[in-house]
Amino acid sequence: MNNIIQVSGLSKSFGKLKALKDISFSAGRGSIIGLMGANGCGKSTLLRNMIGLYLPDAGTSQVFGEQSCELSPQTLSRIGYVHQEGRLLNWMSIRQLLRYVRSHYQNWDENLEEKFIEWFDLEPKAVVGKLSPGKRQQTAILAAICHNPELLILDEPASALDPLARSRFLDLLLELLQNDGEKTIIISSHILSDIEKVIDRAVIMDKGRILKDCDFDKLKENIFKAVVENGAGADLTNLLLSGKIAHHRSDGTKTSLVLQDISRAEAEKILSEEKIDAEIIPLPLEEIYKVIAGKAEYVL
Ligand SMILES: Nc1ncnc2c1ncn2[C@@H]1O[C@H](COP(=O)(O)OP(=O)(O)OP(=O)(O)O)[C@@H](O)[C@H]1O
Repeated sequence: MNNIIQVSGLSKSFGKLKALKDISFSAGRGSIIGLMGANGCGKSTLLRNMIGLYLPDAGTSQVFGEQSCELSPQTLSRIGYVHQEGRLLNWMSIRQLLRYVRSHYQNWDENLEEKFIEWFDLEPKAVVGKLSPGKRQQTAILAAICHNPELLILDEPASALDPLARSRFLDLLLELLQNDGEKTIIISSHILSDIEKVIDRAVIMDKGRILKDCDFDKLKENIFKAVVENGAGADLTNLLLSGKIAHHRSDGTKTSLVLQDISRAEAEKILSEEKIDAEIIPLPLEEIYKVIAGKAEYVL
């Protein structure tokens, strides 16, 4: 597969703070990648390195085969970027801003612009500097996607959006990918219930490192919950699945086990061989994230 992003051994410090520690990451075409992790773990720093806004202390980052710190205008025009702060030209109206941004690109999609303005209920004459944080974020998204980028980097793009706008935004991401299976979208977010609807790959960071980088379906298949009636072999279950139990809790009638590093099929086989009735329950991404972050005791 031809990677459009290739990051190798990337490290970045700010003074004494090591924000990124020896990160390696690659991405091919046709994928929506969710980048997750606690506040300050380095997500934005990684994304900024990818597009050359930060220079690494060690390691390399390439996008479309060019060094991130030397991206040509042609390559930059293939990238869309929405950043957390949403810095925009405040004195312009939304329409003026879009015209200005559009003047830098050849592939501006007017239909998408109109559709988005309508979907987000944006007032084209509104002055950017006077927009609410949510409307501002919507405008930033619009300015980043209408030139039809092949690589879309979204750093917390939906934090200020209301539920309806978030839903429309996620629909749009799926539409972008479906219309053109060649696009790559990286989205960093703390709203895991949103991004789990669209991502096909999950990258979880912790303290400047990548903890997990995995196909999302595979991740869901390998971290889940099993509930066993007490008296129906709960003790035996603990024994049989020990080493795979991230956390267990018993409430007198039932024992809930959070399992990891075992497939549902394997767990079901082991339990059925011992004739133990267990209900296998898939976990939402938010709960899966807690298990990977070593906080399985907080899984409901
Ligand atoms: N320009 C900078 N100067 C100094 N420190 C910085 C700078 N940018 C990031 N940092 C620090 O690097 C660390 C990683 O920050 P980063 O913004 O990448 O985290 P994040 O995972 O995106 O966090 P959040 O989820 O809160 O947005 C933090 O400790 C942050 O304070």
